[in-house]
Amino acid sequence: KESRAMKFQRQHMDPDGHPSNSSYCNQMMRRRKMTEGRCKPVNTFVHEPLVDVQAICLQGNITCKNGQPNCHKSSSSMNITDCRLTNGSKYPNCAYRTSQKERQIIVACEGNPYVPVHFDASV
Ligand SMILES: Nc1ncnc2c1ncn2[C@@H]1O[C@H](C(=O)NS(=O)(=O)C[C@H]2[C@@H](O)[C@H](n3ccc(=O)[nH]c3=O)O[C@@H]2CO)[C@@H](O)[C@H]1O
Repeated sequence: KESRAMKFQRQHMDPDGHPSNSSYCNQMMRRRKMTEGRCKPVNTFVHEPLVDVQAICLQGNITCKNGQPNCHKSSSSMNITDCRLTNGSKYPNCAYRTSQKERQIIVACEGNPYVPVHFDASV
């Protein structure tokens, strides 16, 4: 069974990648298995080293969107790509808009070791 930490990495980590073109999201959402059964509406990939994203868990606690207190915000902005389902998209042909951004990211951390398990938002 896939751990929550590994699920976070599958869904959100792409340290060496970068959206060279508009099909980055269409390819990556399939490759990382987020278009099976349904098209995941929104997903962010982070183009930073895993250790830098794991270090976010050492930042001060902030409240997550779901009210839990185990979220943390990156101290600096990070290179990310937002993938957002387009209006005309029809399962199983999940069509995404690819947007590259520099944002601080907010993740939820859990467990021992205390690592990212959920992507909450970018700001
Ligand atoms: N505090 C917590 N502590 C621990 N665990 C927590 C906590 N909170 C949730 N989980 C868990 O995480 C799991 C999960 O998949 N949550 S999810 O909200 O659907 C993820 C969002 C995110 O993937 C994506 N998104 C969204 C915005 C954006 O900019 N970029 C972007 O990628 O969209 C998704 C839907 O918004 C679920 O098992 C839930 O129980």
